[in-house]
Amino acid sequence: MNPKTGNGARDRLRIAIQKSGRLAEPARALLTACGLSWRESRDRLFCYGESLPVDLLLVRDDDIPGLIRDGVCDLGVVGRNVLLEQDIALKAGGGSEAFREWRPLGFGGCRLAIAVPETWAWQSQAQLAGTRLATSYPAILRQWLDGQGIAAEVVELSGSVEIAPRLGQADAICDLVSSGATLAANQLKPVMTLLESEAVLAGPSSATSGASGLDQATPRQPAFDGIWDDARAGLAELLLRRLDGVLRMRHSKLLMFQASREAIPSLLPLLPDAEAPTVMQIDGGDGLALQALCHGAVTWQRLEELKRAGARGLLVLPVEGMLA
Ligand SMILES: Nc1ncnc2c1ncn2[C@@H]1O[C@H](COP(=O)(O)OP(=O)(O)OP(=O)(O)O)[C@@H](O)[C@H]1O
Ligand SMILES: O=P(O)(O)OC[C@H]1O[C@H](OP(=O)(O)OP(=O)(O)O)[C@H](O)[C@@H]1O
Ligand SMILES: [Mg+2]
Repeated sequence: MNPKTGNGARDRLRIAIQKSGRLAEPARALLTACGLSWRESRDRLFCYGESLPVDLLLVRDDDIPGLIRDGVCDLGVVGRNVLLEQDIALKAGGGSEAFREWRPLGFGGCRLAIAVPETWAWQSQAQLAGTRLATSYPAILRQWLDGQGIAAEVVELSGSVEIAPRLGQADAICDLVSSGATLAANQLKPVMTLLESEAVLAGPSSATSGASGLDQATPRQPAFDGIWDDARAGLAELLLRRLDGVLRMRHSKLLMFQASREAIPSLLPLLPDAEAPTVMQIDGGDGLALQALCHGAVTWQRLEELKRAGARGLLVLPVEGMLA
């Protein structure tokens, strides 16, 4: 099936997300923050978009790149690790279609790392030559080994990779690491990072991109016209714009306070991450009311410093989105 047309022209956008697992809840929360809402099917596999014609398909995360490639889904929320693995495997098999990573989404952070037994005196990657490495990411690992000129055997396992050295199936491993607790519990230590990963919004690459490797879209690029020539292009553009607003504001806070005019020179240096504050005159006297959108952390310590510098009635408000 042609990924550019999928199942023929469609007037609804279909997004694949993980049904259950680490990315399921944050993916739904993010799309909800973009103003999407759904009616769920009884089997909980399909969610019909109500606020916008944007439907969800709930699936295993490994299936998401294939659903995009086959045009069954238009976009997907999936770990970069899964997307890159399938992208490399597809190209190694002679496929020319690459996926495009439209946006990094800021959750599901982890890294794909090589880990060796704690007893190894690690000096350099040359020590991996002649070893057996267990992994669920054979394509990424093979590409990295080839790139480094290291001849090693790749042992593909679908899970419980960390136990492979103890079972004698491998000498070392290549797997996802977050806190490092699983490695430590298996007497392994990380020695090389192959990939920094997080959840991404994935889609088919545009016909005109011509890029090699996992193609990463730059924000604000007119995006989907070369991919779909029906309503999906406009819907995806709208979604991206909302997503950018939500992602940009995710860690931002609106700070509101009052202060006297004389205090302003001492207060402004305490707001280096803020956009130009809105300043309003309070009736009579020299009192001012200020609103500042802060993009950095607004900690208690910072609020106390502002108070010492003359801010009164400090209020910190969450920001749900912004349309520039
Ligand atoms: N320890 C971790 N910390 C943070 N993110 C992780 C961690 N492990 C995995 N991830 C990210 O979350 C994604 C999904 O992980 P999860 O364990 O839910 O997948 P799964 O078991 O393959 O689920 P599925 O049943 O959908 O196949 C991974 O592909 C990766 O991008
Ligand atoms: O560094 P840590 O914080 O310990 O996280 C790393 C572990 O998390 C993931 O496994 P998960 O817990 O999802 O189990 P599974 O993939 O084996 O089902 C990953 O496959 C690692 O085993
Ligand atoms: Mg999976």
